[in-house]
Amino acid sequence: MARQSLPKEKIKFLLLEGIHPSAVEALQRAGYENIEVHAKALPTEELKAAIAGAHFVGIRSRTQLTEEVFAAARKLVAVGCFCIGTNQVNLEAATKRGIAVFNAPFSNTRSVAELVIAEAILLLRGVAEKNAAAHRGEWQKSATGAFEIRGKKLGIIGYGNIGVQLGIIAESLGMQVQFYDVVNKLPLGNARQVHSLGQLLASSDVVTLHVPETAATQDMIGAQELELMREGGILINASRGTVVDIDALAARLESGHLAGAAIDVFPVEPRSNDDEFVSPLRRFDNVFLTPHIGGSTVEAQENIGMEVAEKLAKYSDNGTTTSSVNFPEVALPEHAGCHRLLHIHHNIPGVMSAINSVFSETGVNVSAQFLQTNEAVGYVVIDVDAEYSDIALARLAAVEGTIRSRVLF
Ligand SMILES: NC(=O)C1=CN([C@@H]2O[C@H](COP(=O)(O)OP(=O)(O)OC[C@H]3O[C@@H](n4cnc5c(N)ncnc54)[C@H](O)[C@@H]3O)[C@@H](O)[C@H]2O)C=CC1
Ligand SMILES: O=C(O)CCC(=O)C(=O)O
Repeated sequence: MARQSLPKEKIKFLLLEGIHPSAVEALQRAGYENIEVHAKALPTEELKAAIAGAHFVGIRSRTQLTEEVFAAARKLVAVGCFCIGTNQVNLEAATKRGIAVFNAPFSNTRSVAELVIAEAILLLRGVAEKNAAAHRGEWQKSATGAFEIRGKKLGIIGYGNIGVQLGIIAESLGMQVQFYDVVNKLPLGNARQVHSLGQLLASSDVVTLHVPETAATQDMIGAQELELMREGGILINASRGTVVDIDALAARLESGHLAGAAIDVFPVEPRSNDDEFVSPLRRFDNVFLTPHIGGSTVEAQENIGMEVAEKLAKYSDNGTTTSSVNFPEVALPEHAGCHRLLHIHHNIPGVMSAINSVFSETGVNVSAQFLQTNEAVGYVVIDVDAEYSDIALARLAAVEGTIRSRVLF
């Protein structure tokens, strides 16, 4: 499908889930004014209706961009996840339609790490239950079961951006840090990689999860794994709600085996602040239950708003895909004085030679060409003289294997 360049005022951005106003400011700075903002996630049918007219959509972790939603998103060019996780987006459905997906891979890592450290300290001191008791009028002054964080062993599952940052802060507080990751990672500071999940669980005082939502991390912590944890151990999950079997955790807390837990993410989360939060963990005083706020700080949200909005604007303006999660990454220069053709295709043999033939056969002069591929997709950007872009675009759109082609003026 060939697409002509649209004037900026006709390019519509749909921003959902209370994305920070810095996103709107960044888009306006880039010259975009057609921006529809919603404070909440939309129910599926409303989402389908709203996304039908949007060229760009911005979401956080709540909105599910499924095959059904993408099928309704006829004009959609790119998705901005104003967060780290992209599990809420059906990336295959986006890619096969030539829709680029962006996220903010670093902007809230520090916020998550700080929350986890705070929770670890408070849980080791029994503050969650002492606080709940005090609210009921009970006075629980006691040192029993209250420990310093210094010298305790922190077991990090998933030593990525958050895990690494957390490890550094934990060491500065005197913790011993060990981690488990499916990939061999360079340990920072004195951290140590252990190569079995069971070993990590059995030898850590505090276990904290920082893995993405994948098939492999689904119920990664269930009854068996919880049984391996130390008596008096603490479990923290600020990754995704699918990673911990909540019923198994409730059973383990009921038995008194664990001293406490802090859970920020849940298998089913309320759609908005107006909806009830339902969880079998609500009855435990020694569990911090937070409403998926690991990354919800003013600093993080402001930075994320700016970062992702700028990525969307840049992709719209000149085709740059730097840090896209599903597209080959190309950082492109400006294209003043010429038209820029964008060709997104299945990465299969023969497409590039067919594209090159378009130019050799038509005699259209190419002033610059950029190509990048990943396993699934090839992304070619070709700058041509303005007068030839119509003909070249039409021919490019007809190349077998084309997913989408566009021209930017
Ligand atoms: N609660 C909140 O508000 C937030 C939650 N998150 C969640 O935290 C997750 C982690 O974030 P980052 O550290 O930035 O991601 P990252 O991609 O930098 O690190 C993830 C790490 O997990 C490892 N991993 C993947 N599968 C694994 C498995 N099966 N077993 C062990 N290790 C595995 C990876 O190799 C990688 O080192 C995100 O995917 C997101 O779901 C992120 C930000 C805020
Ligand atoms: O702040 C949000 O809405 C989601 C944060 C999160 O889970 C992420 O960044 O992956």
